[in-house]
Amino acid sequence: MTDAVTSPNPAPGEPIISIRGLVNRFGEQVIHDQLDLDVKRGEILGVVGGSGTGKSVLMRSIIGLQRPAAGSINVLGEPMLDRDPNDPALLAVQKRWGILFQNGALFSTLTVSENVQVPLREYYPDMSSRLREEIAAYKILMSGLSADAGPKYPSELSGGMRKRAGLARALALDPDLLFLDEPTAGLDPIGAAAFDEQTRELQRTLGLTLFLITHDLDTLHAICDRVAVLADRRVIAVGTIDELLTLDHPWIQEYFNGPRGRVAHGITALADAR
Ligand SMILES: Nc1ncnc2c1ncn2[C@@H]1O[C@H](COP(=O)(O)OP(=O)(O)OP(=O)(O)O)[C@@H](O)[C@H]1O
Repeated sequence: MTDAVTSPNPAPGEPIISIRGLVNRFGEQVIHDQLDLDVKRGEILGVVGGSGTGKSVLMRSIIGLQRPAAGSINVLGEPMLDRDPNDPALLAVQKRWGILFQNGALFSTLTVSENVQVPLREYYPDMSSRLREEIAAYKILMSGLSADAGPKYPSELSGGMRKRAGLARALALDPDLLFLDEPTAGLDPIGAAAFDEQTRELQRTLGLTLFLITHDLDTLHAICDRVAVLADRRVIAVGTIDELLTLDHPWIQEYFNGPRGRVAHGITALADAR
């Protein structure tokens, strides 16, 4: 696919997402206060934090669905805030990301294939229907669904299949950057592990950068290169799980060193030893 507008690229070594001094509030409620975060190119960054700490609001701020009160957000070297929504440079960045929302956010009246074709129709209105269908079929297979999922409607799919259909749509435009909001929530442990594996495989083969919100300790251990912890209205720490474990913040200790955290850590250590 050729871009009408030259796709921006951050300078080598520059983060793919860079957030500084972010402030978000709803009325009197301050969600983020002077939040800073960098996401490095090619990494899977897990984003964790207690319920209501503003993980989804952070993701929505980056992708332009939430207007922050202050701060700056750069994606792929391009400032994202206070821009004309039709600015071609902004659209060029948006074309390079894919998003999997928590509930899949599929259009219920469209088939899986038609759902995957939505971004193609939007960004490539002149593309032939045949090419659109071929690309959708390819993305459906890449997401781990079988070809016969294409003509099905979301209501005919299991929860895990709906997530994969959402993933196929997120991959439609060959993104560099994927946003995943709690991709394994609601999946059984086997389905969640399979989804993690698929995510890792896609990240490796396509060289993607992932911003991944999760509560799932197994996902963090299995596939995340670094983890950013949201608490006290900021990102209080970013690092590998081993690095985070050296910090004595009470939430970090309770989360990673609590009974469930220790089990997840033990399983990873066992798998590494094999
Ligand atoms: N549109 C909105 N209007 C008012 N308050 C909002 C809005 N969106 C989010 N909030 C509030 O912002 C806070 C952070 O919400 P957010 O959904 O980002 O939390 P989260 O960390 O993703 O939580 P969870 O882990 O439970 O999904 C919550 O208190 C929520 O009620």
